[in-house]
This record gives sequence, structure tokens and C-alpha cells, in this order.
Amino acid sequence: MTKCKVLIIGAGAVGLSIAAKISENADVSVVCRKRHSDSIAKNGLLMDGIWGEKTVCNINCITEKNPAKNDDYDFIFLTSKSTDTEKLCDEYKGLMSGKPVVSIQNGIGNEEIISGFTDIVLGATITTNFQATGDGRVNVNSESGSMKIGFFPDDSLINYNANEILDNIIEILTKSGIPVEKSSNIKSAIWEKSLLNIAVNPLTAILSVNTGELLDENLKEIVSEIIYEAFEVIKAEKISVKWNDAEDYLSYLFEYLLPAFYTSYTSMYQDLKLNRMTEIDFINGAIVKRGKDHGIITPYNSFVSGLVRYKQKKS
Ligand SMILES: NC(=O)C1=CN([C@@H]2O[C@H](COP(=O)(O)OP(=O)(O)OC[C@H]3O[C@@H](n4cnc5c(N)ncnc54)[C@H](OP(=O)(O)O)[C@@H]3O)[C@@H](O)[C@H]2O)C=CC1
Ligand SMILES: CC(C)(CO)C(=O)C(=O)O
Repeated sequence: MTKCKVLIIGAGAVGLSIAAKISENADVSVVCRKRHSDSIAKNGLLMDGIWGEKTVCNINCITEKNPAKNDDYDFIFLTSKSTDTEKLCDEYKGLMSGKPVVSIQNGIGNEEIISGFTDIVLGATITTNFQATGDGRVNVNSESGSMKIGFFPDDSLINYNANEILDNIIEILTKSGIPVEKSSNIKSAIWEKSLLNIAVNPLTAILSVNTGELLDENLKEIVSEIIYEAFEVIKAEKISVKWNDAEDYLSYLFEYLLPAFYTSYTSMYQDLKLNRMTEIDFINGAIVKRGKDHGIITPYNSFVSGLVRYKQKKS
């Protein structure tokens, strides 16, 4: 049986790890930087950590030096930072048009951007922790739940063929050993995951602290205000999440999530440390923007977004 042809666009920590993991069960191409491609050509794609130790030699790398031909992919994963979504979609629109494209990214708004380039949009959430530890080298260091994947915004308009595609994607991921669940309301799942990023990413980045520090009484109060505002926006956007209200989520955050992520450093902390653009506009910035659309004021989210943007401009 011929293997599915999969393209992973914006392959770094997440994309290269998924490429390595699914490489036995799919024919994988990645759009990545030349530094990764050069190293993969020489040494193979190296992965270590909880997804196993592997050297993978059958990955096709697409770069500015080795551009994509008019290949026909069965489906596409987009795994870039949210800040690069629009540019990458525009660059690879020829390959994306009419194809199922799955955003495996953090933040609010990626799927809406992708829907300008294809009519089969899927969203996914992933709570595994990945790092690019060198050129063509990745480490997978922790996993706190299954990946969730589904049609965006939900599966109400999806026909039989599209469902078959989703089943194929899930089969490849499962066969490769990636825990994954089908979601019939991925928009809610994305907001549920984003609440954690909204609560912890900006403060850990601004204060240069690990996630556990946010259990300090002074910081808990600020986190709570950020989340109260987010819940007002969620209500106005008519998104159903699994917590009844902000209080309910905050109990879960302070009693379960923050202790679970106590020693970890958020991606926004790491982006600022490495002088990289952060995804603030897709996290707290998205709350401010959508709040404005509904006439809701979001001073705490606006304040932390401004501080992160200031720091990222300086770095
Ligand atoms: N890392 C993690 O543990 C997790 C990450 N996420 C989310 O997943 C998404 C991806 O994260 P992550 O993998 O860590 O990010 P990375 O920055 O490691 O990977 C994205 C890659 O895309 C590359 N890229 C950007 N533009 C282009 C281009 N035009 N051509 C070729 N390559 C390009 C980047 O290169 P360059 O850096 O040179 O621009 C980078 O190597 C984010 O939304 C993140 O928040 C979600 C859960 C966990
Ligand atoms: C889950 C969390 C907060 C892990 O650090 C994350 O998604 C991030 O750092 O962006």
C-alpha cells in the first residue's frame, strides 16, 4: 500500500519531532530552515527523549535552495510560530489550496488565517514539550496529555470524504505512537489550552521566572484578573469551555496546572531570552482585540501585552 504524503510547513521543535515520529508510517517532507536541512542531509534527523531515540534518513527537506515541486500532498501540518503563519501560508499557498491543513500551534487566530488559503482547515492542540537542541536535532522532554485534532471551527459541515481524511491522519499518528483524540469541537479545545498560555506566558516572560512562581499571592491576583477578562471575552464570543466560569478555571489552574508545570519555563519566556518575536498577539493580544470587538475592556491583558511587546522590541 502506498504511504500518505505528508508536508510539514515551518518545521522546528514541534514539526521536526512529529516528522521523525511518523516517518515510518508516512512519506514525509518538511519546509524548514537550511541549517536544519544541511544537517539532516549529512547526519539524518536526530531525535531523543520520551518519543524514543532515532536517526531518520528518509525525510525530504524543502528550503529556499531546494524549493517545493508541484507535489500533491494528502495533508499538511503547519507547525510554525503563529507570527509566521500568514507568511508561510502565502509562500506555500499553491500546495495548500484544496488540501486539508492542520494547525499544530498555540494561540488564537491561526485557523482563521489558514482558512484564507484552503477550505479544509483543522485545528490541533498538543501538550507535549519539544525543543530543537541543535540543527536537525530535537528533544521531546515531557507529555501531559493526548493531542486533540478536529475540523475548525467544528465538524458540523464536514462531509464523508473529509472525515476519511481525519481518520487517516489519526491512524498515522496513532500507529506512530503519538497519543491523539478526535475532537468534534476543536475551537473550544484551542481556547481551553490557550487559557493556560494567557494566564502564564506573559508574566513568566516579563518577570523572567518559571511557571511555579505565579503561585505567589501577589502574582495570583494579577493572573486572576487576566483570566476574568478572558472569560468575559469567551462568553461574548459564545465559546463553550469545560469550566463554568473564571473561578472554576482558576481553581483548576492554581491547584492542578501550576503545580504540574511548576519548574517549566514557558515558550514566551524562552522567546524573550533568545531575542525572538513572541506569540503575544495570538495570546493576550487576541483577548484585547476580541474584547474591543465586543466593547469589553481588558486592561490587564492590554498591560501585559504592552510590556511583552516593549521587551521584544528592545531585544
Ligand atoms: N515547543 C513546544 O514544546 C510546543 C510548541 N507549541 C506551539 O507550536 C508552534 C511551533 O512551536 P516550535 O516548534 O517550538 O517553534 P520553532 O520556532 O522551534 O519552529 C518553527 C520553525 O519554523 C521555521 N520557519 C519560520 N518561517 C520559515 C520559513 N519561511 N521557511 C522555513 N522555515 C521557517 C522557524 O525558523 P526560524 O526560527 O529561523 O524563524 C523554526 O525553525 C508554536 O505555535 C508553539 O507555541 C505547542 C506546544 C508545545
Ligand atoms: C503549556 C505551556 C505553558 C508549557 O510551558 C506552553 O504551551 C508554553 O510554554 O507556551
